[in-house]
Amino acid sequence: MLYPINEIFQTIQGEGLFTGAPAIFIRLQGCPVGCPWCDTQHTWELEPQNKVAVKQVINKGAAAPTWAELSAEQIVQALIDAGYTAKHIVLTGGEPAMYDLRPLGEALEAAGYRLQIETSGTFELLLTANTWVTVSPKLDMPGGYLVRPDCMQRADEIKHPVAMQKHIDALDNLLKRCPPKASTSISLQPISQRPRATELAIETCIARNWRLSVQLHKYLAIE
Ligand SMILES: C[S@@+](CC[C@H](N)C(=O)[O-])C[C@H]1O[C@@H](n2cnc3c(N)ncnc32)[C@H](O)[C@@H]1O
Ligand SMILES: Nc1nc2[nH]cc(C(=O)O)c2c(=O)[nH]1
Ligand code: SF4
Ligand SMILES: [Mg+2]
Repeated sequence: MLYPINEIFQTIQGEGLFTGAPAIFIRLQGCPVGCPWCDTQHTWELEPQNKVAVKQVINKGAAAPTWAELSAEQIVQALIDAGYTAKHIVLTGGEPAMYDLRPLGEALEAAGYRLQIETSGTFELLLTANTWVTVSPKLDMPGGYLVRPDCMQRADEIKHPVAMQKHIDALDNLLKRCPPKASTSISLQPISQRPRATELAIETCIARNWRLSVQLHKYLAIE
């Protein structure tokens, strides 16, 4: 099984419950969901003319629509060759759940890593049992994909992007339609560090006893 990889790099997890943890990010190419404010619009299309050599996606350092095709074994070897020290891996994208991530997860876990996925909850999750699942639900996006009840049930963490009250209302409706496990953490993440979005997220988190997730890496100007 080959995976289309936009980039692999090591940094500090900037979002959600693992904020602050050193982490290796594996960013898969391709996403049809179409969030207008998406941070990674360069990962949406899998264009054949943007296919590059493996070494060009390791520590790439800049946003680009280029991608390389790697097997699970090549990915494990790339992490070793890069000399990364983190043991926490974040599978993101793009939409990583478009792909069967079980062979990759098994190879990474056998090599001593633990896994987290960042996903929109719009594709069936094909993951190892131990993978930490962060669902960032995408409601009413242009691609027309629906958040799946099975993803909401599997979520260890729900991290909802918000800018306006209507986004909180939409999350309330989703939580009614697709209730998560009692142990699932719920957080609000302000969209693009907008001041009004941040104020709304803070107020709502305090009122609901939810967590706040700021994108720490943006405040620190790191990857
Ligand atoms: C780029 S997405 C990739 C993974 C997956 N497609 C998803 O949406 O969860 C990773 C995380 O970044 C969040 N995100 C993307 N653009 C953002 C923005 N402009 N402001 C805040 N969060 C954003 C997403 O909601 C998601 O939690
Ligand atoms: N530092 C850092 N933390 C992140 N957490 C989730 C990210 C993502 O793009 O999925 C991300 C990212 O791109 N950088
Ligand atoms: S689902 Fe994720 S990668 Fe896809 S457009 Fe939305 S935020 Fe971006
Ligand atoms: Mg990001």
